[in-house]
Amino acid sequence: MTLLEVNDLHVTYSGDPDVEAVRGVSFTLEEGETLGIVGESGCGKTTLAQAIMGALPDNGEITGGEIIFDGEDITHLSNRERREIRWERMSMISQSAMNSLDPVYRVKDQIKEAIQEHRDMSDSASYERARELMELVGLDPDRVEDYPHQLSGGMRQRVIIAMSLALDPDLIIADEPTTALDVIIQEQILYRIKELQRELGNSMVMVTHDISVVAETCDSMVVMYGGELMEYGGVDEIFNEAQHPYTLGLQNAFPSVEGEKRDLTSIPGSPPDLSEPPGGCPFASRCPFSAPECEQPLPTVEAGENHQVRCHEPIPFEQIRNRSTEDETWLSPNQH
Ligand SMILES: Nc1ncnc2c1ncn2[C@@H]1O[C@H](COP(=O)(O)OP(=O)(O)OP(=O)(O)O)[C@@H](O)[C@H]1O
Repeated sequence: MTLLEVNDLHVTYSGDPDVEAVRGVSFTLEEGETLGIVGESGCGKTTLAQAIMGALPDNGEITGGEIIFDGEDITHLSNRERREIRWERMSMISQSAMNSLDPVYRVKDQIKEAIQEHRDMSDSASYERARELMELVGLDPDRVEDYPHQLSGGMRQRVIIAMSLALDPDLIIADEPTTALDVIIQEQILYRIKELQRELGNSMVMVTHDISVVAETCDSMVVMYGGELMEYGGVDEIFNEAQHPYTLGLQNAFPSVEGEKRDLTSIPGSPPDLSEPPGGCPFASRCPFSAPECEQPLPTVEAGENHQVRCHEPIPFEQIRNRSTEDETWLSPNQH
């Protein structure tokens, strides 16, 4: 069953100038599945996650499209109505969450507070639940007695994950949940998140700039660039047969979680300024395959039953895929 449906979503930040950070994104998430949202910094991933969570900054607004959660249109719910869904049915692990633990309270008090804010649960029952949650995320339950500074960064992030699970939400949105941690700890936490998701059966949206994290943890994925969806589909379909030059460029940049990481310099240039987005394909100026038609609005190509690509296909996808594995392809963008 579909848990989350995002249809042609637009999000704009007002300012001088306005920035349309999400521009017509659509996808669905099935119950029990994990969807990855991947793209470089500034592509609108966090904005999309916050819009779903109902946690946009004050100057951010949904300016088009809809978000359907468990059959209910939640696009324009009031803050009060949103609060009822938030944490009870959806929770979020944000980028710097591990630094958001209050240094003056013990872990147990912070987890208990997260529970008791929403549930009528006694002190002793919520204490037991806090211990149980610690165990669930792979921490010694006795560490609930600790203050945050007594825990390592990885342990603090596990506490945050425990808190996000406290009310057994249907959907967890994890925005770069391990980026601030070293690679070994990152690997362990991602593994635990994946195990938990299997055990508990909740759905997850995993926001990351690292496509290898998506390969490890997700069932389906949205590749975003310049606020727009570039490629969408099952992880297996996309990893076996990526078609969009941007997805292929990201795959080159991140060979695997264990493998040696190269810098994103394998795609020269940087994402567009979203206060003045280009009229056609936002990736055209960095794309080694771009042609004059790429200045036209993007078409959606059905590449398979479970696979969409938004690309003008200036040369056949087969050729794009073959040439994208050659480093020299990425050295001189826009020469074709
Ligand atoms: N509160 C805000 N007001 C104005 N513009 C904003 C605001 N927050 C984000 N933006 C802009 O929206 C665009 C998308 O940002 P967003 O943080 O969603 O991207 P991202 O892909 O998640 O990047 P990162 O991983 O660095 O957070 C960027 O151009 C950013 O500068």
